[in-house]
Amino acid sequence: MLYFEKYHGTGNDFIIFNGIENKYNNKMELAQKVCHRNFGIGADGMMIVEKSEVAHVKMDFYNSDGSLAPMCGNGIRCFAKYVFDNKIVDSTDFKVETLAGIMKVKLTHLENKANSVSINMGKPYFNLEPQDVILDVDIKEYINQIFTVENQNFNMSILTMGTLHAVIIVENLEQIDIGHYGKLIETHSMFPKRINVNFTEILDKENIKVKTYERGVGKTLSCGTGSAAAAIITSLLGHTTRNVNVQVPGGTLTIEQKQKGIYMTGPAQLICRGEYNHPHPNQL
Ligand SMILES: N[C@H](CCC[C@H](N)C(=O)O)C(=O)O
Repeated sequence: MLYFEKYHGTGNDFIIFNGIENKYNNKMELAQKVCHRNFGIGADGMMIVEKSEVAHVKMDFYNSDGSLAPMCGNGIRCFAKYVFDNKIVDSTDFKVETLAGIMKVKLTHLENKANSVSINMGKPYFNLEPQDVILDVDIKEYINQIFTVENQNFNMSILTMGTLHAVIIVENLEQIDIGHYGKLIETHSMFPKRINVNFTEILDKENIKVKTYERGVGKTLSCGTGSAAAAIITSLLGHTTRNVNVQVPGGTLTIEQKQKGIYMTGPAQLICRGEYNHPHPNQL
């Protein structure tokens, strides 16, 4: 039996295991199993707390399809709450090692339990890595370009904010079939490692709405790094200020673009704790 805790950050939900106390093998397969909404516990992703040589703790993050991802904004807030509330760290300010670099987190807490977390997610990258994006034109950045799929034109920008994101600005989010077009773009041949797709509607200079189709997951109620990516692009294109509230189906995130990096602030909530009973090998 594997002891787990389940959290969510604005509706993006995660299973967390303690890899410092227990050794986990076949993590990709474990993620597929525990994230399964019927045969498993059910979540968008799985995280394992590991020891770090360069920070207080290390976050191993897997999407629900078992693929490894470099960073997860909603996930790291939940991860930070988990390590603080379980006394793996003894400070409200600490560093988390991720595949996207070392992230600085700052918790605010009530009766010694974390309830809101701010993270400096570092700086966005706009240069396109050939292993991530295949283009038939020799451009270094892909900002505010027309991307056509099934004869539908989209205004798209591509950037790395912890992980690879496409930001698509639309007039009205309700008129977009997020599942259909999100899947088409996530798996498009232009993205050999796939991509997270953030459909974005500008409400006013300080507020945007974002619906995300996540790489390796599908439609989610929120994507932290995707919300930050969207806020960066709408501000870069002059539609919004540098500090933006992002309305996602699961709640609201605050993104602030500061000298030292992109800060995201949002909630992290414990849903439940339990013991995961590994399915019999011939089950899913
Ligand atoms: N939900 C995450 C993003 C996960 C990114 C993952 N889907 C990938 O493969 O890059 C967030 O809140 O930032």
